[in-house]
Amino acid sequence: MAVSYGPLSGTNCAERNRGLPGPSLFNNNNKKPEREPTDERNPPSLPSWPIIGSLLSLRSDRAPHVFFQELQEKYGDVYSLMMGSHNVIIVNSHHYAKEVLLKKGKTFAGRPRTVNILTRDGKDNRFSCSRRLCVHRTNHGCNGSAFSRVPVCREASAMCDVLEGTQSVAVDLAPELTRAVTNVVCSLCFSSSYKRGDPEFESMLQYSQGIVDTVAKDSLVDIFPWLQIFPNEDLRILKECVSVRDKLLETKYREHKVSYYSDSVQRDLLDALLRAKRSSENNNTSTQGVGLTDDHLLMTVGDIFGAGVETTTTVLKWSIVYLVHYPEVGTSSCTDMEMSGTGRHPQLSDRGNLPYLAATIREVLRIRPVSPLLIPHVAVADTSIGEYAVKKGARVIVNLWSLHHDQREWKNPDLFDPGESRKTEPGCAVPSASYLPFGAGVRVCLGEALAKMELFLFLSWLLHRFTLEMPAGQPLPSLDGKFGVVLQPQKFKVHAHPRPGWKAKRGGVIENRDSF
Ligand code: HEM
Repeated sequence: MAVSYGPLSGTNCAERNRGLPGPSLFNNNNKKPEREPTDERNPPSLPSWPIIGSLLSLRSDRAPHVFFQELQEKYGDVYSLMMGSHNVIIVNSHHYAKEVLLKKGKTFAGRPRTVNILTRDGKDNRFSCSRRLCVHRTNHGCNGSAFSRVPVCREASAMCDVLEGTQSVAVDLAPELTRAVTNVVCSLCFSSSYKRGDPEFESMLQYSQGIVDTVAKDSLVDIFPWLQIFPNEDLRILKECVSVRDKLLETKYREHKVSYYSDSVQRDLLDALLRAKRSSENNNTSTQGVGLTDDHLLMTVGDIFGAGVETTTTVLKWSIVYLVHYPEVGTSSCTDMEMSGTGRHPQLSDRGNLPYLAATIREVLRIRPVSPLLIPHVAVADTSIGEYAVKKGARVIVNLWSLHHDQREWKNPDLFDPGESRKTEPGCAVPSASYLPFGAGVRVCLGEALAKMELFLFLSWLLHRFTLEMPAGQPLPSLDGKFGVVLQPQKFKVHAHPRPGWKAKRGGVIENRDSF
């Protein structure tokens, strides 16, 4: 079940249907001077009708982020539409995006129902923003610490060993990448990593895939909430997957609670959360906000799991797609590695010595943002975006695709170019302000540091050990993404040829493993 998008049409009757005040130039008593025409008027709006909202104007065979970018030409950087009964505001430029995410981040920190269906009882059971950030970032977090580096290197090594065993037969790398990334998250959350074929691990992989496959399709229920009362196969599968996840999380949680005995030993994220819960109970800080319940803790781990696997795996897949399209990019990264003298495997400390690989990762995150519409935000109070009024409850979609392909901000935005044209100015971390692959502000990705570390280590290990090539006679993988929860590349197979000289160095590398 999917929403279809179609040709542009007609003029605006949405404001009338929404019952929003029109752009009246006068105040109530007519005594005060006219308001400025730019003073908080409603954003330009697509036509809409009762019940179906703007659906008729949204039929298109293009993916929503591409279609929303096309609408920008007609309606401007900020416009609104109706999805069923919901007022949705689409933001297409970094100027307005930063107002939503940074300047008014707290006001736009709400999330819609579909995001919340992934919680145990469909309510937003998680911490308030500040509380969650506090727990994640200060106590343990998904940061790029030595703690996280160890499982990443271990998984990169195991993945490369599996690829070496393929004997240059073309393989779909997706399952191995997913396994590797899932194991990193499992290690961080539960201190467990799994062997291939472990039934618990397989069910964990399955439920993650099930959630990714169905959440995208479930979007229609989000638009028309009354559809929930009808039998809905996708919703059934989604609920089943969520319940498998809940059982796994509960088991892990029980095990940790039993074995958790000391505040001084912190093995993983669950330990850190348990410690935060205990300390909030001891200090009775629950009176200052929402207390930490078992559900909060479980859902926080669920969030990390749900958000941390598919995203990172997808960026790795896109990186490989672009590496086989542009083999010279892989060669330049390898030349950097050779120049920096890494006879051993790359380590995190090599990041500064491999600027071309870092630029390649940045460019992949720009050209194919994994979350091209971010996650929808909801205004928790009446507010504004630029000169436009925004009512409490409005959903705000930041079209990252528009930001990352904005002709005003990027030279040849549709061209993959990790080289000169994307070079950063001295003192600048990114080549343009119109670049937010991890979002920004209170709802910024909690795993940004971990994700960047994983991308660097997995890719540098792969490129260090293998040359990636398409099987002879096969077309290059498509650069068109499949839009869903994340923007996925289509399936493809590659040959992973061991690089000449790798085997000769192997003995030294095995010795080095302990130093991860
Ligand atoms: C390359 C990989 C990743 C990318 C590109 C990415 C990107 C994003 C984006 C764009 C958002 C939404 C921001 C918004 O709605 O304003 C997000 C949210 C989130 N990400 Fe990531 N992410 C990645 C990896 C991870 C990892 C590894 C974790 C954790 C282990 C993680 C945890 C989260 C969480 C918990 C949220 C929700 C934040 C909130 O709602 O407050 N992400 N991510």
